[in-house]
Amino acid sequence: MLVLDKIGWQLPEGDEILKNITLEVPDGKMTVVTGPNGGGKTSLAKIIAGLAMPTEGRLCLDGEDITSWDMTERARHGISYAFQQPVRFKGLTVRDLLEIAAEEKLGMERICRYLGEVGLCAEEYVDRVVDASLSGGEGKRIEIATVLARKNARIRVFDEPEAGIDLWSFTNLIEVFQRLKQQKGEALLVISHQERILEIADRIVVIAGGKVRTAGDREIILPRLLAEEKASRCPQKQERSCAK
Ligand SMILES: Nc1ncnc2c1ncn2[C@@H]1O[C@H](COP(=O)(O)OP(=O)(O)OP(=O)(O)O)[C@@H](O)[C@H]1O
Repeated sequence: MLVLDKIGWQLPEGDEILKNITLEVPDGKMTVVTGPNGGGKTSLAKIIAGLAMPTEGRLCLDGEDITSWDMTERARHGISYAFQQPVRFKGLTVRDLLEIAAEEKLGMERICRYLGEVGLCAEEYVDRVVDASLSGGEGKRIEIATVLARKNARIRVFDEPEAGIDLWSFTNLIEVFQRLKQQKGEALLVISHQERILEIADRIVVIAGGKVRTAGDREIILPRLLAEEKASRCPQKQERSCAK
């Protein structure tokens, strides 16, 4: 289990991006982090992956304090992160990235499995260079596939996996998450605004203004969120759309 204990992140210029975040990300469950744009979700993911270092608080993985570990050390210990906006690597192929994640040479069967999970044909993509020639959705799907290929994952973090991927791949991804969340000794953390992803969460955490606004079991949190969303819809807009 990953535990975030009173995490704060303040920029050198003084802006406090995250404030006093205390959170548990349990194994064998899917935790979905949601909340308004600019609330701090990606910042939180970066703190977990070691891409940013907290200025307050600590992170513990299975009771071990990992706060000072850098990104490479965390990756080595199974913390795997799929970026909101995937990074491009000139010269590296899809196969290279998958093999780096899996930490071994991969046969076509496994490459096919990982790429198939995100709706890509392995034969077509395995030798493609992961550069700007890939479309946004292709890049995103390859990024997700590398997290699926990760060897000895302890926690897999997906930042807005739904962004830019088509409906077929999205439906597949929902199935992948449903499978992943049952894996023993592994935690799944997904940042998302998507109702279909929220619907399969075990736990939901709402981050707004850099703080945890609410957290708990999906059965309790999701109906509240949906009711709030409905209540916040602009009445004028509703009238206009009804008047047609
Ligand atoms: N390195 C940085 N320098 C300055 N501001 C930053 C930095 N990183 C994050 N922020 C600011 O912190 C706030 C939280 O950003 P973050 O990307 O974590 O939000 P988010 O909840 O993931 O948003 P979205 O839903 O739009 O992806 C935003 O106002 C963002 O502009």
